[in-house]
Parts: sequence; structure tokens; C-alpha cells
Amino acid sequence: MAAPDGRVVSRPQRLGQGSGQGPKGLGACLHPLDSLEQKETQEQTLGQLDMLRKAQEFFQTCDGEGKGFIARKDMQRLHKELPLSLEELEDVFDALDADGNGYLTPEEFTTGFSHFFFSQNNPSREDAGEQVAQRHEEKVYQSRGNEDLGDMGEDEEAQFQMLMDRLGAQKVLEDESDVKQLWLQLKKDEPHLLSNFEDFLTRIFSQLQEAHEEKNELEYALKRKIAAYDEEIQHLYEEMEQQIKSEKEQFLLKDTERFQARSQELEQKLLCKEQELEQLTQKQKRLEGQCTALHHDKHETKAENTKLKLTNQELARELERTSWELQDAQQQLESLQQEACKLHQEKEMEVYRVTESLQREKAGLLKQLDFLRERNKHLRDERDICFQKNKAAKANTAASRASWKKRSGSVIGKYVDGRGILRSQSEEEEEVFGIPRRSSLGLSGYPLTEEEPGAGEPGPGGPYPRPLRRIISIEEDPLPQLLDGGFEQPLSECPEEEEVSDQGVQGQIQEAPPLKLTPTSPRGQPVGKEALCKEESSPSAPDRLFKIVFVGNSAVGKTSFLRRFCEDRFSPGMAATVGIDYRVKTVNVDDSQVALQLWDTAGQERYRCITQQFFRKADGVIVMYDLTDKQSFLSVRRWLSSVEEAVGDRVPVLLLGNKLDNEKEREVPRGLGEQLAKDNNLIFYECSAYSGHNTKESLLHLARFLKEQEDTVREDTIQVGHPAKKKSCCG
Ligand SMILES: Nc1nc2c(ncn2[C@@H]2O[C@H](COP(=O)(O)OP(=O)(O)OP(=O)(O)O)[C@@H](O)[C@H]2O)c(=O)[nH]1
Ligand SMILES: [Ca+2]
Ligand SMILES: [Mg+2]
Repeated sequence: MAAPDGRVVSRPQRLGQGSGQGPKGLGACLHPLDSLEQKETQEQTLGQLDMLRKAQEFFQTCDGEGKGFIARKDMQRLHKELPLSLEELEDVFDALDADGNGYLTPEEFTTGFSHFFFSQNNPSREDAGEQVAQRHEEKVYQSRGNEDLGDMGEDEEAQFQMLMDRLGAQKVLEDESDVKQLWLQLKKDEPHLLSNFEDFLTRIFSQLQEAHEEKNELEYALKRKIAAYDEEIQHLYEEMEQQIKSEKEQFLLKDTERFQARSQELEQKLLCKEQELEQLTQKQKRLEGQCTALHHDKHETKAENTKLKLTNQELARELERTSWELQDAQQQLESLQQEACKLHQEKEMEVYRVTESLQREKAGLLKQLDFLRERNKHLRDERDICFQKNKAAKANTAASRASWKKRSGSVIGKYVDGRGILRSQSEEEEEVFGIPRRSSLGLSGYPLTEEEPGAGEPGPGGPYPRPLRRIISIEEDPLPQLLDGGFEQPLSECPEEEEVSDQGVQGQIQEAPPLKLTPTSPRGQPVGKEALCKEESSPSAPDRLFKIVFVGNSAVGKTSFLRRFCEDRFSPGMAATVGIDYRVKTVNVDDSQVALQLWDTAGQERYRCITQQFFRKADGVIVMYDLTDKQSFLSVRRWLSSVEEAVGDRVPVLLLGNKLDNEKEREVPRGLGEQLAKDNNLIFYECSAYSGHNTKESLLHLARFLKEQEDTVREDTIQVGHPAKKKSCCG
């Protein structure tokens, strides 16, 4: 600010100084004489030219590099060459730089140079120039004046002085000698021209006076303007200073604010960082604590580990010892199991043999009975013939009685009192029980009668006494005891929970001495219906025996089904089964002989308690319904629950829907049967005893299942520690 300030301030000074040039320029034109004027003008012109040349030279000196202008630096380089100080040179530059752009063009330099060179920086030189001119003029005038001055009287002096006063030259001219000489010369040489000269002088001086006044006025105006300008500049400067100051303050204020904000921000950040650092430190401490704890734990665990390892080793040794013991025990158990199995099989085979022998015995007895019947008939016929003759009749009657006496000791005698009695009893039973169908009694009646041609059909002499009052007793068969009290006793009254005695066949036989098993069939020899089914069974002895109990509502076709299965026959209008009956049939299942002991139960309600007893020793159960009778299907659930009640769910159950041949009257859709079987995990078939459809297939399925189940049970019992699971039937 100082530089422009200095420049701005210095300019009016320069101008002020420059104003002093005016009178000098005027002074130069004041020479009154033409020649002198011309001479002076010439000299002036010459001086100006000289100065111009000098200025050009000086410019070239300054602009050493030939740039075409002079910078402030160029000027400062002249410091050494010129007798001027650096400040003075600076001032010179500022004065010369008219437009203030920091460069001096050649024009600026030369115009400014003359003024500066002569007036400011080297006033002595200007004065010298003037003195030189003055001296030169003085010499001219003196040379002339010296000739005339001596002549000039005091008159002339006073005259001239008067003229000067009149013209007021004192105000304008400093040195009147030149004019005085001229005036004296003219008065002396050409006195007639004096008045003209004086007029000329008057005119000149008045003009000069005017010019002087004008100049003064101008000077005054200029000064005033400069003062105003200076004042304005000063004012502007001050204003500017003020503005700068205020801006500076504002800037400072803003800066401070910004700085404060920033410092606050930074402080906050720092605080945050410090907190973070503290947290981190705490965390680190915590982690360190955890680390040490873990380290400690690790040590403890290590110790524990070693302890556990030792224990483990000990336990392993113990385990080894125990496993050895267990293995021994297993081997023992295995051998025991094998023994038990062998015993069981032997027992079963014994049972089978006994059953067979009993059956054969029974067949023999039945044959005897038939023979006796024949005999009886024959005797009766004879008696009838002889009845008309009294004597002969009496003899005949005696013989007849003798024959009865003789049969009453036989096995059948125990069962059958006589033809008539038996018949009436059968009829009586039908009335008592309200059986809609005629009932076949016990097991034995039909096979033999139907086995022997003609025997099954009622003879021409009246209805054949088919029903036989006997229920087979085998192994745990409780019926003999139940029936001992007399057949008239209703079977439904028998105690439900009477324990099934595990008596052997031997015991049974001993307990019923009146039965007096026929001596023609010694015990141990197989008898029974097996012989009837011989053509289907293999000649070799069966490997195993399964007891299967057949249940279902009355008239669903159980007996018919069994007949179809064992004899491949169907007899319509079968009598309802009384009590229980059984058949044995050996079938071939996967290259092994399986004897099936099929227990045919009575479906009628009053025999239920007997049936219930038989479930206990059953290996399998067949529940049958009549697919043309909805009620029989509805009863299936009851049958199933009574089976479950007796044996749980350990025995496989085969569900059979019979009478498939009678599709017209079907009441139970196949889907229902299937669903029921699926829900209860049963084997399911729809079959027909009439056509034989699915009779063999269904029973073989059950037999195979039983065999496989037994096989797995055997395997599992050998492998101790792997308990056998109950196999699914319908899988
Ligand atoms: N259409 C037809 N009728 C049959 C079939 N099976 C049995 N029947 C007849 O159904 C009736 C009853 O037969 P049974 O075999 O005595 O019936 P059950 O189940 O033994 O009867 P209970 O001994 O009283 O339990 C008889 O009239 C048979 O002829 C069959 O598959 N189709
Ligand atoms: Ca300039
Ligand atoms: Mg029956």
C-alpha cells in the first residue's frame, strides 16, 4: 500500500513542482528583441534536440537488453553510474511513469526526462544552462552597452525609469538592463522609432501582465484542485484503510470462529478417541483376565484329562474283562437257548404226534361206532321182524340188550346213550339255544361220515345221528373239564378267567379214564385228519408246528373254509360248530414242512368263553367275516380286541373276507376290509370257501409269516443284546 500511496501522493508534488516550469518557459519567450528571440529560440531548439538525443542515449543505457521499455529494476541498476540514491532513483522512475503501469516507454522517458533532468534532479544544470544563456546575452548587451552606457545621462535614466514605472515592468521583469540598453540604443540611433518601441513595450507589458494574472489564476485554481484531489485521495485512502481494517477484523473474527469451531470439533474427537481408547484398554484388560482364566482352566483340564485318561484305561480294562465274561455268558446262554429250542421242538413234535394219534384213534372209534350203528340197525330190523313172535321176540330183545351192554363199555358209549336219546337231545339243544341251524357236535362227526361214501348222507331209514358230543382235548385244552359237568350246562356260564391248565396229553388221557382210548391206536402213533390231507402233504415229518385259531361270527364260513383247505371240498348247508374242533394240515413252506393245527371255533355267542381260552396258546389267529353280511364285518373289531385282550399284539392275525363268490350280495366293500387290516396291522385276503379262491394262498401267507417270525426270533435270541422286534404282518 505504501508504493501506490507514495506514488499517488508524490504525483501532486511533482505536478506542483512541474508548475514552476511555466514562468521559465514564459521567461524564455520574454526576450524583447527579435534577433535575440530567434537566437534564443534557436538555442532552445538546439538544447531541446541535444536533450532529446541525450534522453535517447540515457534510455538505451537504462534498457541494456533492448526490451523497448524500462522497468523499475533497470532504473535501479543506474544507482552505481549516477550520483543518485536508490530512493531518488525510485522517485525519478515514479515521476517518469506517467500512467503508473510500472514501465517507462521511450515517449514517457524522453518527455519526463527533460522536466526531471533540468528541474528536479539536477537544478544546478538548469541554472547553469540559464546562466550560460544569460551570460551569453549579457556579453552581447554589455559589448554594445559599454559603448553607450558612458554616454547615457541622468536624464535618460529618469526618462527610462518613468517609462518602466508607467509600463509596470517591475512586476514583470526582474532585470530591466536589456530593455534599457535597447531603449538607449534606439534613442541614440533612431529617435523617431522610440515612440514605436515604447508603444510596443506598453502592448507587450500589458499582455504580459494579463498573462501573468491569468497564470496566477490558473495556478491558484490548480492548487485548489490539487488540494481537493489530495483531500479526496486522502479521504479515499482513509476509507480504504478503514475498509481494509474492518475486513481484516471480520476475516480475523471469522477465522477465529472457524478456528474455535474446528478446535472444539477436534477436542470432541479427541475426547471420543480417548473414551475409545479407554474402552479398548478395559477390553484388553478383560481379555487378559479371560486369557489367564482360560490358561488356568486349561491347566486344570489337563490335569483332569490325565486323571480321566487313567480312569478310562482302568474302565477299558474292566470293560474287557466284563466283555469276556459276557461272551462266556452269551455262549452259555446260547447253548441253553439251543437246548431249550430243541426241547421245545421235541415237545411240539410230541404234541403233534399225540394229536395225530388221538385223531387216528378217534377215526378208529368212529369206524367202530358206524359199524355198531350198522349192527344196531341190522339188529333192530331183526328185532322188528321177530317182534311179532313173542318168544322169538323175547330172545331177540335179550340179544339186543346184550349188544348195548357191550357198547356201553366202549369209548363212544360215554358220548352216545343211544340213537333215540341222542337225537332227542340234539333237538332239545336246538330249542334251548335257539340255534337256527342244526348243530354239529364236536370235532369228529363229519370227517369220517363224509369221508366214507354214503355214510355222510342220511340213510333211508331216517336222519343220521351225525352230531357227536365230543370236544377234543389236546395239550392245554380245557374243554373236557368244562364239559364234564354235562352238556346241558350252558357253555356261556363257564368261568371267563379259568386258568388254562398246562396239562400234558398224558394227563388228559389219565384224567379221562372212562374215555378209554382205543387200544388199537396206541398213544404216540399219529392219528387224526392228517391222513385225510395226505395227498397234499409231503411224506416226511414236519419241521415245526403252528397252532392257529379260527374265529368269526357264526355262519361266516369258518368250517367250510377249513374243509376247503384241508379236503378241497365244499358242502353247502354245514351245521353250526359246537364248542371247538380242529384239523391238522401239513404244508410246504420254502422247502420246509410246516404242520398247521387249525382250531375251528364256534361263532355263536354262547361259546365265546371257550374260544377265548384258545387264544392263549395260539401262534396265529384267523378272523373271518362274511363279505355279504355287514354285521359280521362290524364284529371283526370285537374279535380283534378279544384276541388282543388274551395275547396282546404278539400273534399275527389274518383277516379273511369270505364268500367272495357271492359278489351280488356283497355288503362290505373290499376297501373297508383293506383299511381295517392296514389300521390293525393284519394280513388281509378276500376268499371263497365255495370256489376255493385264496384259501390256500392266505393260509400259506400266514404260515410263511409264522415261520419267518420264528426264524428271526431264534436268530435274535442267539444274538444277545439285540432284542427281536415284532414283525409287521401285512408288510
Ligand atoms: N356262497 C358261499 N357260501 C358259503 C361259503 N362258505 C360257507 N358258506 C355257507 O355259509 C354257511 C355257514 O357255513 P359254516 O362253515 O358252517 O360257517 P361257520 O363259520 O363254521 O359257522 P359256526 O360254526 O356257526 O361258527 C353254510 O351254509 C355254507 O354253505 C362260501 O364261500 N360261499
Ligand atoms: Ca509508463
Ligand atoms: Mg363252523
